[in-house]
Amino acid sequence: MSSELKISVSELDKHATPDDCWVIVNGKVYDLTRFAPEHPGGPDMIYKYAGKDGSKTYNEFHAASLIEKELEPSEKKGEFDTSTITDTWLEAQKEETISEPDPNEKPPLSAIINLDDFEKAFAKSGSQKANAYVSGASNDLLTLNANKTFWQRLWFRPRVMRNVSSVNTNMRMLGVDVSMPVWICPMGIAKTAGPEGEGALGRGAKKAGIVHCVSTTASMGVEEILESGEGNPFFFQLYVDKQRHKTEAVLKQLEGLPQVKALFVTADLAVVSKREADERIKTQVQVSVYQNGQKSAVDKKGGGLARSTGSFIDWALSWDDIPWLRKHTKLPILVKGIQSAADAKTALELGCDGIVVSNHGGRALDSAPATILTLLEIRRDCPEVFDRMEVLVDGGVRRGSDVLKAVLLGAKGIGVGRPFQCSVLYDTEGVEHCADIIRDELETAMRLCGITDLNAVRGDMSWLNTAELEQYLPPTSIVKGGFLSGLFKPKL
Ligand SMILES: Cc1cc2nc3c(=O)[nH]c(=O)nc-3n(C[C@H](O)[C@H](O)[C@H](O)COP(=O)(O)O)c2cc1C
Repeated sequence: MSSELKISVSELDKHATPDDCWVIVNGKVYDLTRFAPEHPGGPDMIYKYAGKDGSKTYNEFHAASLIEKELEPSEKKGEFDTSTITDTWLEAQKEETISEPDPNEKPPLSAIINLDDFEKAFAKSGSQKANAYVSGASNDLLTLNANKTFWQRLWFRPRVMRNVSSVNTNMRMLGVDVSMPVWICPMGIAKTAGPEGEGALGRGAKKAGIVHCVSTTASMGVEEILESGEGNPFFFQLYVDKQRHKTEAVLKQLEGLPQVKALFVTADLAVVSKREADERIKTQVQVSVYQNGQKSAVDKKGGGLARSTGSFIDWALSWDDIPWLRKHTKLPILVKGIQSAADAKTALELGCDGIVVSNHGGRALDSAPATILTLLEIRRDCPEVFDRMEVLVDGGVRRGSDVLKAVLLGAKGIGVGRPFQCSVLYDTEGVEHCADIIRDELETAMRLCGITDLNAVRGDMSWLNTAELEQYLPPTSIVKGGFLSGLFKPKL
């Protein structure tokens, strides 16, 4: 773009029709006449901004750099000359935008005092579609709800008089020193939550001294996200593409990005599940995955954003592919989405560096066990897994005390998803605030429990009363050579 060329309001007015359609995006003027008919969200979305500023809607759904990539140099017209703005032009900008949150509805950040508050604020002030995408889960939401409520059925066994004047939450996770063992889960298209998108997550994680795991289906390029958390370590979540060469290209790209410290290969979503809230809202606003250009779409099943952007995921992925992955990356490999002790053990036997006990936040198989139950099952049936590889967990973690419980069960890292995605509504400050709340609650729980150092107690279940949860564990082990309960012995 010829940066010296300034485009005035009167010049814009001459190009304000579908046949000659100039639009301002982030201070620059683009000629979208050729592109509009190809816009998979439909040309009308673009025509409504002919001669106007479309930045707000654009930024809600696309990475800043995308438009520069899509257009020819001759279509990049110049900089918008803000000194030429007139009252009439400003008045014309007030037309409907797609999903602008109502600022009167958005509570101030100071009113957000726990993680649920972030989700409530987002439900009120985020776009309806984004809220359906983020808060939603599979079918009847059984696993979504179980994830949360089962953390509440694990009880502490506190001790007193232990001088808790200072507490240490620092830990080392996958070779990375973190200020607390909390990581931000990979979540797709974060720009639906706020214009800063994954940038806010990267910056917020850096400020909080924690790690953000970048999703394959992020709305921004991985390099741009890493820049946002300059110098801070990241993890990368991989969905294996049906076109394997595309995945190999991603792994090659990661090789040149030393900020990325581990690869989380998602295994629990061979197909995208039925998420009804997401399906019911059929928006024409189109969203795209930066990495592979996958676009959202509406069809006879509904408007499922997750479904349409996730159709590239390879359902043929199997344990036999671990050597293939190993050949293409030197990063530690973790399998994300472990839901049984048997699979935890298989991951160990195949030389994986770790596992993430997860059910995708209830967004994969509905009626899959709450993740805390899987963690307990692994403790019972193959406890060696915790000593020989890194065990991470996510799903329904909403309190600092949940983080403490997971550490006492042996987890090295605890992922938090939706609350962080919703905190993007408040940009970087929101993400930092979300981490601060978890830290504060974690430290308080440690002090009240009589624990001063997380490292010293990791895996020490004497601090926990698991009795209420044990009744929900599968009565038999399916780990080869593992424990078989007397309760339900198979009939011979
Ligand atoms: C909006 C959203 C998008 C997600 N996208 C991905 C993804 O791209 N890859 C992935 O492995 N998991 C994805 N997940 C699952 C999370 O990584 C994580 O497992 C889950 O959100 C944890 O549960 P929680 O939200 O209850 O904390 C997504 C979850 C949400 C809420």
